[in-house]
Amino acid sequence: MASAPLLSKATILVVDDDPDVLLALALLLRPLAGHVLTEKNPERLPALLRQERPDLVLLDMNYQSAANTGNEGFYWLAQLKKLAPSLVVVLMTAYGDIDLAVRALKDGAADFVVKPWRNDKLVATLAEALGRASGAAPMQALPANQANAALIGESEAMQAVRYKLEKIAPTDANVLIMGENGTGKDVVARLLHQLSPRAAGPFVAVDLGAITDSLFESELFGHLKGAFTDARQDRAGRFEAAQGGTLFLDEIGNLPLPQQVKLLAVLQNRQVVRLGSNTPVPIDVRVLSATNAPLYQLAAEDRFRKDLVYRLNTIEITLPPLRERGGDVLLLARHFTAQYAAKYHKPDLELADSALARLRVHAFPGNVRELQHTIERAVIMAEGSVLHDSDLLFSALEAAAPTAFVPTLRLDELEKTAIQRVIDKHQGNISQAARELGITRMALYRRLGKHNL
Ligand SMILES: Nc1ncnc2c1ncn2[C@@H]1O[C@H](COP(=O)(O)OP(=O)(O)OP(=O)(O)O)[C@@H](O)[C@H]1O
Repeated sequence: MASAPLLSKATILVVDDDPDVLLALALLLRPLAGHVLTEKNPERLPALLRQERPDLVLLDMNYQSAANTGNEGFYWLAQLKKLAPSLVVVLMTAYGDIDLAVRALKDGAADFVVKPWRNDKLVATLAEALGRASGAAPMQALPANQANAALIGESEAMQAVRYKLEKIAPTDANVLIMGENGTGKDVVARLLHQLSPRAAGPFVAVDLGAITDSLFESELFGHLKGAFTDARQDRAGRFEAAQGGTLFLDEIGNLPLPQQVKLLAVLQNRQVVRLGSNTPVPIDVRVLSATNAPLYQLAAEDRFRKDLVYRLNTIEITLPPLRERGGDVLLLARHFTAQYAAKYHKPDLELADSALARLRVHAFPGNVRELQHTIERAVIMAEGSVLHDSDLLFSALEAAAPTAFVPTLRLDELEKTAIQRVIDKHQGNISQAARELGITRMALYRRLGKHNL
């Protein structure tokens, strides 16, 4: 690949059909870059590429002429990469289209910036993209290992989550995190904060499922002394407490409709009014929310406001259940074994093959939390230096817990889940499990092989 020059020497072509955007970017970039060109019409890209030989194209994804689907951006990205494979292309996109932009990265875009942009971030993004193309060390590398450290998992599903997380964290986009109980939604929310420019600010979590209706407003928006009987002094709400940082609204699916209206108003106006006050307080807060409820189904049934969903879900991250993460179960099991072995002063504890086999077939309705608790219990009870399958006691509580998610309707997934559940029920006894499933032991072994169990 031809190596790209530094920003101060680079020729940059900005393509956007909004003349105001072109003017603003030209004013910003001219003092910093070697040469800056602007173009309203993407049709002229091939000619400009030949004549001007830009090092970097800053390309808008949406054009008035096309319906706002970002397809035009994809089309031009593909053309540019065909005509000049080593060209550095950075996309510009609106908040709602970040998902598209993330996909565009896979199609060869070097990076993307979100409109309205922050000048310093935009300049840093362009400089980094050029730096990467020239093989130089990134100017301001994202501490990606931080995310790897806390969110264990190498399965394809978890790699996709981590990729999205690292890409989305530095933006100010609202993120809706979905997934069954215990899948790591809280971990993801904390990582999004830690990897964001707001990391030095507060991270404030609110469990909306635990706040009573009557306290909702005062908890979130604050109150003045005397606003209600127990308000003995002025108090800031969670929104104000999160100023300059991140507010994490957990269990958002549990919020009753009247409270949804109040939350929506605050998110729209970006200001709160404390109970008993008339003075609005502007808020500078990034909002993350999480739920294990089927939010879209609730919205379709008018039990959750669609306009609030749209405010919250600029980006969505869905965490897969542990049973769909393949070998991650064993990775996590080893991680928790080491962690609790250290905590309970039982060094050198290891998982026996029988324990690994047992973990592989368990369905984990309580997901990572269930695995963590199972291993902790086993470590506490362990007598020797090896944990056997008989040391793994899965909680009947979790096995009985109905999951809020509609299960898959794929036949092979249903079969796999049924097998896992029945084997669990019979504590790994294959003969009894086969009897309950109505098949022979051999047939069950064949299916275990088929499903990689
Ligand atoms: N990928 C992971 N790597 C390491 N630990 C994890 C991972 N996912 C979850 N955990 C751990 O599992 C436990 C449950 O995770 P967490 O509380 O984030 O789940 P949750 O989806 O928010 O659950 P709930 O819906 O019940 O609130 C935590 O102790 C967390 O640290």
